[in-house]
Amino acid sequence: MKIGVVVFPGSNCDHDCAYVFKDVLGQSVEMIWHKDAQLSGLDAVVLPGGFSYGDYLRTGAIARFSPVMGAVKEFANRGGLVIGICNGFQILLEAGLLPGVMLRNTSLNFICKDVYVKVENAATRFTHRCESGQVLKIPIAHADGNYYTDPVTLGGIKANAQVIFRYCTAEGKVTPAANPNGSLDNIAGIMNADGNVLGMMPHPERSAESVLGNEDGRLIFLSILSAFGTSEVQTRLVGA
Ligand SMILES: NC(=O)CC[C@H](N)C(=O)O
Repeated sequence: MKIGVVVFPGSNCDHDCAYVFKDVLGQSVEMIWHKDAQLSGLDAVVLPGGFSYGDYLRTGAIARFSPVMGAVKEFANRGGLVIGICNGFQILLEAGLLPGVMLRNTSLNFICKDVYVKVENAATRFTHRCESGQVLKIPIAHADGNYYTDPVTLGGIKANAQVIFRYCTAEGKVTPAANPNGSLDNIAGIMNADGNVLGMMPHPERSAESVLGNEDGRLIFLSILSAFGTSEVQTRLVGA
């Protein structure tokens, strides 16, 4: 399959995402500069993490005006698969492709550490290689990961199984102590109603191969591949 990775000024996880799809899983990747107003021949689009426009004004608030975002919206409206990771999630919220907003972490600190998330909905194109309720260890790295939305919207996304990941303990308990940033209802990732746009704060690309000591994030990428009937292609001799 062919994956487009969007590059905004200030993106810093674009090459990591491209590396996982291309070098770890053997797929074709196109880097897309944010000024490109057209997308063609892509199966899925990644909005990667980073500090687009230096996080000025509000995270993702300037990037959402980049020319590429019109094309990303069109792609999503046609049913194309879009995944936003960390800053990518923030951009999807600002662009209105996902409901809600991202506030500053309650600690007011930038937090970079491994967290546990529970897969609340494994019947999605982004998570179907996970078990329902599976606990994944994936790192976070953000200052603005405190998800918030109004009670009516929250009720709607819960009822519609759009909450995909919740911060939890290693044993899978969703508790206030397991919530690293104050996120409403421990939300770490949500999907749109049509099931083709996912935003998540943890970074699966940082936990996608054994050399990193953690492969839990690989399940997200493998789910996307399987959604297209594609298998990973061994590109390197492991251990060579
Ligand atoms: N890793 C990232 O994508 C950083 C996210 C964002 N700029 C924040 O600090 O909240």
